[in-house]
Amino acid sequence: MILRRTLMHTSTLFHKTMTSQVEQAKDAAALRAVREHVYDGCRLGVGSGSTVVYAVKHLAELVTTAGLNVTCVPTSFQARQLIIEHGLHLSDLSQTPELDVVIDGADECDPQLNLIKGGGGCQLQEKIVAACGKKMVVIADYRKKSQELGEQWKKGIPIEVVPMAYVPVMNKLRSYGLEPVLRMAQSKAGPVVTDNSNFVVDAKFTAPHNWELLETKLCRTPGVVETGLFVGFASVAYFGMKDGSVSVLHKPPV
Ligand SMILES: O=C(CO)[C@H](O)[C@H](O)COP(=O)(O)O
Repeated sequence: MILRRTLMHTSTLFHKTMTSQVEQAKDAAALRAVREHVYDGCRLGVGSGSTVVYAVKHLAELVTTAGLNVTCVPTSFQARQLIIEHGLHLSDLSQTPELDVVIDGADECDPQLNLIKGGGGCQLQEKIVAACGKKMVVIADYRKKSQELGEQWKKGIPIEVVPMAYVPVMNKLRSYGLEPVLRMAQSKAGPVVTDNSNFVVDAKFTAPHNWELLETKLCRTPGVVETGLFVGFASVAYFGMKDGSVSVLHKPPV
């Protein structure tokens, strides 16, 4: 009994330490990116996910302390709420169609800065906003940094699909050698429904691909609205590391 309790205590402690290490890493990456890329007059795309929460917190502090004028365009309902909650200047792409910087998280990032995004199901708006930015800055913790996509993120490529087309799209994905899984909701019966009322299919892959070709093929599949493969979008990535440092990766010259 005592041994069991001790083991449980040790495992809880280990879990807590790991969690705080990951959260500190997200915070460090977000802080560095905000400090280095946000400036007075900046039109900023605000990404989605848990790392972006830290970025918005640091952004709000910077805006207040340095008196900066920053216009924020959200990539999701979550991002919009964060901008409002922090009293930041909210805009949208119809009023602010050109952005200077977009700061967003990623589920995985390779050395060429190819990304898998959409773990939070926001890939469509995230890609639209990223495409409006002069520069996309990625913020992530050390678990997201990899040599090859698929090495760290095992859930596959999030693909946003028109609901009535999900079965034929999944069949097509199988014919491309992918293993599609319809993403199911956690606190609702049935599938996840995105901010744009679509479904998300996570397409698992076993071997590395030519990401650009795969992305083109996926986007040409009728019923596919957008994918979480971001090829050629990111300019720089900040990874918070286990030791508290931040590792910075720039897009290699082509
Ligand atoms: O693409 C995303 C949401 O669609 C997120 O940016 C991605 O999932 C990373 O999230 P987190 O910062 O919570 O790890």
